Amino acid sequence: MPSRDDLLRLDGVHTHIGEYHILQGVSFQVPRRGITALLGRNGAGKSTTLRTVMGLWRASAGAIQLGGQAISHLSTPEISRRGIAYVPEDMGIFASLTVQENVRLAALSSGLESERLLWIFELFPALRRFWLRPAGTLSGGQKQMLAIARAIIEPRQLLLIDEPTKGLAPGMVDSLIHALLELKKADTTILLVEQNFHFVSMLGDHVVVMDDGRIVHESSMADLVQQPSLQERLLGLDTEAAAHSIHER
Ligand SMILES: Nc1ncnc2c1ncn2[C@@H]1O[C@H](COP(=O)(O)OP(=O)(O)OP(=O)(O)O)[C@@H](O)[C@H]1O
Repeated sequence: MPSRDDLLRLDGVHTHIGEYHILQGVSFQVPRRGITALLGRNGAGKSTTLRTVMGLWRASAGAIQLGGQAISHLSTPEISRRGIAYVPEDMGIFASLTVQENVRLAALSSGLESERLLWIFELFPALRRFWLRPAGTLSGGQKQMLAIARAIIEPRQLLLIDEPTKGLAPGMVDSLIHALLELKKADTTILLVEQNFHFVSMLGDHVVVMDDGRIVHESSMADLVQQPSLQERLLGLDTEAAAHSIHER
C-alpha cells in the first residue's frame, strides 16, 4: 500500500521541563497539505509539542522529522530555515512597531515581495487598512492575523499555530476560519492547536488528540465530528448539555 505523504513525523518524543516529564512518547504524523488539529484538555501537552517541534524545548528522547530529515538536533533558527513557522499563543508581535514594521522584520531574509504582500492583504484586509498603525492598537483578532501574516510572509513548508481563537469575538473567529481556509487552498500545511472544537471542525482534515503527554486518538476530522460521545470522552465536550443550555437561553 503506498504510504501517505507525511510532512512532519514525531516518533516516541519525550520532553522534560526541569524535573517534569511532560511529553511521554508522543508519536503522530502531519500529512502534507491541509490542516491537522491537535486537541486535548488544558495541560495535555499541546503547546509543549509545538515548542518541542520548534526546538524551543529539547526532546529528551525520540525523533522528529520534517520531509524525512531529522530536525530534533537543530537549533530553533535552523528549524525555522528548514521552513517551519510558529505562531505562539502570545503571538510574538511588537506592540510599539507599526504593522508594516512588524511584517518587514519577519521578512528580513527575503525582503517584502510585493506579490506575496498583496496575497496577504487579500487574506487579511484589515492589515492593509492599519498598515501604518502601531500593532498594539489593533484588536485581538487583528493582532492574531498580523501574527499569522508574519509567519507566512516568506514561503513555509509548515505552519504551527497555537490557539488562535483564544479570547476572540465570534465574528473574528469567522474571519479567521475564512483566512485559514484560503491558506489551505494554497496548499499550506498547518498544525493547529485549539480548544475551540467548532472552529477546528470547520477546518481540520485530520485530528490528533492528546491527554497527559500522550496521543490518545488519531482520525479524520469527519470521523470525530460524527461521534459526539467520543468527543465528550476525549475532550470533555458535553455536546448535549451545550445544546440544552443554548435552548434554555
Ligand atoms: N515552563 C514550564 N515549567 C513547568 N511545567 C510546565 C511548563 N510549561 C508547561 N508545563 C506543564 O506541562 C504540561 C503541559 O502544558 P502545555 O502548555 O503543553 O499544555 P496544553 O495542552 O497546551 O494546555 P493549555 O491549553 O492549557 O495551554 C502542563 O502540566 C503544564 O503545567
